[in-house]
Amino acid sequence: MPTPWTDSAEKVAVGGGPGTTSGASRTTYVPPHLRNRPPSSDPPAAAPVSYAGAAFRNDPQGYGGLPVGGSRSSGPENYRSGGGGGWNNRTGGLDRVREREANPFEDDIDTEQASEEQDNTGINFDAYEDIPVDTSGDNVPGPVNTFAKIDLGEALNQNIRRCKYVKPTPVQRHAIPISLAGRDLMACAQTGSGKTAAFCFPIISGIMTSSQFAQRPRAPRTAFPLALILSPTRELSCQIHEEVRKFAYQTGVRVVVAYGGAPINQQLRDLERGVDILVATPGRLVDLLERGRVSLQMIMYLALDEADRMLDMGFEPQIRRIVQQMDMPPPGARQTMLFSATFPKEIQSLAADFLSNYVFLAVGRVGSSTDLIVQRVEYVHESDKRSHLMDLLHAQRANGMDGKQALTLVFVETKKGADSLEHWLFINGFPATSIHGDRTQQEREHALRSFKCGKTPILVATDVAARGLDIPHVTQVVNFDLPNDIDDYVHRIGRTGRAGKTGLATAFFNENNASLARPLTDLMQEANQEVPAWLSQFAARSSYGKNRHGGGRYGGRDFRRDASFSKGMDYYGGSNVNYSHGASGAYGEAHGPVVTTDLLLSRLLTCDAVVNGDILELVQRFS
Ligand SMILES: Nc1ncnc2c1ncn2[C@@H]1O[C@H](COP(=O)(O)OP(=O)(O)OP(=O)(O)O)[C@@H](O)[C@H]1O
Repeated sequence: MPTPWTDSAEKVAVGGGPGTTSGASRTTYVPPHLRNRPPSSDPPAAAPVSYAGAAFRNDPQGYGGLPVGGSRSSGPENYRSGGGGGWNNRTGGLDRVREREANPFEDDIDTEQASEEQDNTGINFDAYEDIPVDTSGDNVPGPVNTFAKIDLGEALNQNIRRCKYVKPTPVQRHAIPISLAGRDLMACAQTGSGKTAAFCFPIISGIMTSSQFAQRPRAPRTAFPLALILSPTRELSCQIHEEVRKFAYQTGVRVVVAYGGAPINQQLRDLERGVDILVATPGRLVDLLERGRVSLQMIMYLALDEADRMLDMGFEPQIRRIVQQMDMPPPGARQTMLFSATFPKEIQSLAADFLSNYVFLAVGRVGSSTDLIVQRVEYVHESDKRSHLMDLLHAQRANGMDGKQALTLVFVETKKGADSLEHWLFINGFPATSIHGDRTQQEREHALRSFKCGKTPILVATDVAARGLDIPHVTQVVNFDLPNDIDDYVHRIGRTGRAGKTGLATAFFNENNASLARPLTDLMQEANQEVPAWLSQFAARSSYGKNRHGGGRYGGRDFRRDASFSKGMDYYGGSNVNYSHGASGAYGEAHGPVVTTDLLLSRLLTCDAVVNGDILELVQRFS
């Protein structure tokens, strides 16, 4: 998606093109009427008050760098001194960017009235108050309860207010201080609980106070982003880009998105104009890296959204190529943040390769938002699914939504199935559209827009829409075809019941889904949902169902605590369970012995004191 200032742009050095003496390396857009003028001497409109930034190990000037857990009260002089970086050198360019920067909140203002009418329930963040929070790692920085207590700087705080965020969600309360202290983070928090802002705020704040912000190597056609945010789908990348544009409005931090299926030339032009934060899908990024159009050597922050998906078999090779085989600084020299609502242990184990002395954070139960999503499972034969769906849709129409446009998202397993169901709904008088991998990017974006605005209030989708998409007013998710993996179910139903609102998730279950019975039952019980007796019977009958949430009361659990997963490394630093508004407690759980796969096998073969859970562990490892 092009950034609004990109039309008819031209590259000039930061500081104003002709007459620039700073030697700054960024490129930025200067509108035609301002070209050939001397640089402005105006101060930035919203100069930072007391940013401290992250404790970067690759911040040679020491801008904002603080010892882990240290106080964050450095004054402006901290970022004025040393190396000539920071705000002062880029004032002129910043002013110009601001002058031309389209207001990303404009759309919100246009639709504000409409959405207030639709949204009169308000955001009920009290629903998250009692959520249990579990952190582990060395010296975990404590949570904060208000944005005011987080030192993000005035410009960012103003954007937070523009977003109407009154207080941080639990994951934000915990994750933001951890990230601002410079720590790597693996964070697991419920769908719709504000993870995007949790990794974006520290990135933007850290970039603004970093010396690298103004000092970048310059190559005519190569972009040197300071932060990279990777996500698995094009639509999610676009959504994150839109969010970051809001959070970074008038900060001078430039955001570009690059994703497949869209013309690369426009994205190349956007990159040429300068980029601080690059939001990308892995495939398109690999393309850009191979063309030499992006270098990762200046990366200070790496964030993987939907990190477990990014590291599963489909994406892992591309992620390893991007993170380990190009020019990105290694763990420890960059700050890495991994976020998802689900984090299977085997993926955690893989992810540890990308992290350095990280904090693990689990907020709430996986798969539910304190019961905000009502989950229903109905037994429906394959041949009855369509008529059953029609009943649900009729009921939704009949119940009415007090004039509000209620949206229904229907998940199916195959692209062909999506096309066919969309067509069937359409000819039966239900305005529907669809999104799946066989549609062109233009068609996908059009479908999403048409769904969001309520023109076609039913969206039939494959898993391409399962993760991350934040669409207001999705009141119902229907799993017309259930997925094979319980984590996919968690993400799918998470398209409703977001940001403290309630939602309904209905699943059609039959014999074909028998393997899901047990994890589904477990998940529903964890979330205090009513489990039908017939489903419990299915669960009891079914063979071992893959329960990836094993061991944790809330689903997410640091794999380092399970010694058998520790790959021979003694790096578990302790744990701390508390409630979202509580303070950090003591650390120091005993380190467990390292149990290797070989040891597990030998115990099993010799029948020598098979430890409870070993067999389960082996099954998990080899399944
Ligand atoms: N502090 C806050 N106050 C009010 N609204 C918020 C706050 N933080 C985030 N939100 C809103 O909550 C919604 C969900 O946030 P977000 O999309 O980041 O969730 P998520 O945890 O990433 O979900 P998923 O796991 O599905 O990707 C968004 O509409 C966002 O604008």
